[in-house]
Amino acid sequence: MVTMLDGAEVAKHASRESCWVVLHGKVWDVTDFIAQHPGGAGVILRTAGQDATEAYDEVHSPELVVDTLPSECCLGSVDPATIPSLKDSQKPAQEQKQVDQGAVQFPPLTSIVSVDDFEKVAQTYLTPTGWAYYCSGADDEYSIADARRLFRRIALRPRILRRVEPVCTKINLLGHPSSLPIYFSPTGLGKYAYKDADAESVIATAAGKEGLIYCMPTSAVHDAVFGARCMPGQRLFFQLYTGRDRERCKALIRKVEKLGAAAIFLTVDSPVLGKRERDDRIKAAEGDDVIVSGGLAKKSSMGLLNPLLSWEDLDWIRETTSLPLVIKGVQTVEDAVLAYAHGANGIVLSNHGGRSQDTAQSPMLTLLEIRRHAPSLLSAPVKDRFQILLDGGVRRGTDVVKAVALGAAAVGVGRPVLYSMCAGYGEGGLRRLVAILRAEIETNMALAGASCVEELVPEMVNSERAENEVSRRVKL
Ligand SMILES: Cc1cc2nc3c(=O)[nH]c(=O)nc-3n(C[C@H](O)[C@H](O)[C@H](O)COP(=O)(O)O)c2cc1C
Repeated sequence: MVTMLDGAEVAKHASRESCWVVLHGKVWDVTDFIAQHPGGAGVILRTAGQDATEAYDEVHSPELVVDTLPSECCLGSVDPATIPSLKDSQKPAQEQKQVDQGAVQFPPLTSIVSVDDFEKVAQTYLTPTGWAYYCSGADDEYSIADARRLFRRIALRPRILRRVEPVCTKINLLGHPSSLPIYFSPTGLGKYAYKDADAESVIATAAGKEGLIYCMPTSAVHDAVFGARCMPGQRLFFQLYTGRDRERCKALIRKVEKLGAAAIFLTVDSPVLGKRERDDRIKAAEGDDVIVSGGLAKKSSMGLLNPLLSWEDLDWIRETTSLPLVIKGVQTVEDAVLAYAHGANGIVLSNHGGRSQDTAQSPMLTLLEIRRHAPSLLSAPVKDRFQILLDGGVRRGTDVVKAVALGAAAVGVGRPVLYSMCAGYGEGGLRRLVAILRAEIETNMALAGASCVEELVPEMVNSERAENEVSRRVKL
């Protein structure tokens, strides 16, 4: 029998010591969770003892609370009418900002001509919390800048007189066709960017229409995103954070396999949360103490991360699914070799877009490291069963051309996907983003002398300056 609670009873639990909130008519005891909430304790405490649905829905899917908290935390139902409503000062920041911004006119999509143009619009559109969450990197954010610097440090060596019309940009990604050598990287909390529909579902639809593959994040509403596929045979990859509960993780893998996932991308670059100070400053301003000893490991323990994950865990993940397994977040040639030896079907050279460990070397440098120290991983026979992908700082067609010429099967695009949905652009923004990248890739392939992706070869780039930065301390 469902327990019915009264609003007055809920209102008594409005402190750190006993914190209840109402979400979609259900009362949740979140006392033990507030310290682990990735968005900070303050944001929950502001809605303690009240109906938090509005604030919660700004950022989360309805399923998240059910998936995250133990079922015994759900205390019963309540008639929301008996619950005090949020005061204006407690309303979600997004709503307040949109009121303030009533008069702001965002540029028409036709005036957006480069990937970075979307970022400028996003910075104006997003709430401070949303902007900080999307754009932030760890510590001093050197790794974000470094990823882009490395692309610039590599020059193209265009070949001429090669008959470059038409240009074919198609590739095969883990056995599935893609119209470009790019895919949409997994990024959580698309809701900040787009509110009119489930953001991750919109990304899936746009990917389908553009013939691209989207790797949805663990935090997505899985059924909805799979349901948003719009093209016959459209494939989606699934990014996996294992969390600490193995059985729960196995159930999740089986669920997405059944829903039709075409590959599992296991994220391994974040055993704990990186220190993202833009986020921290916002939480600190709301009264949270973000500097807690051991806080990072503790935070990860309740959430999706798992500091205890090791190479041995690949065995049970492998046994749970027959889907291709890609290790996302490889940052050294040593780990690339290990991933291959453990039977992975691919790797993503990634430092999580600079969000985990600051000053971690750029993914492009890791690719050069592999070229120097383990070139066999890029040889023709290995490439058939082990694809090397790369993400971080990809903003230009030339970035894509350079990465592919040096051996990447495809590159992932993260933040731009989120930015392109802002200001109400939604699917139109995503498709504009792809159109920009498509035009740049086609143009730069032709200018480099390649009429198909296979013709992009290492000799088309001069990476010697960047190669000077490749580590000589590799131990294989
Ligand atoms: C806001 C945001 C959320 C992210 N969420 C996830 C995630 O849930 N899982 C994951 O594996 N990577 C996540 N990433 C990392 C991306 O998949 C990708 O590695 C990174 O964004 C690539 O760099 P770029 O943003 O410069 O393109 C996230 C990145 C951002 C910016």
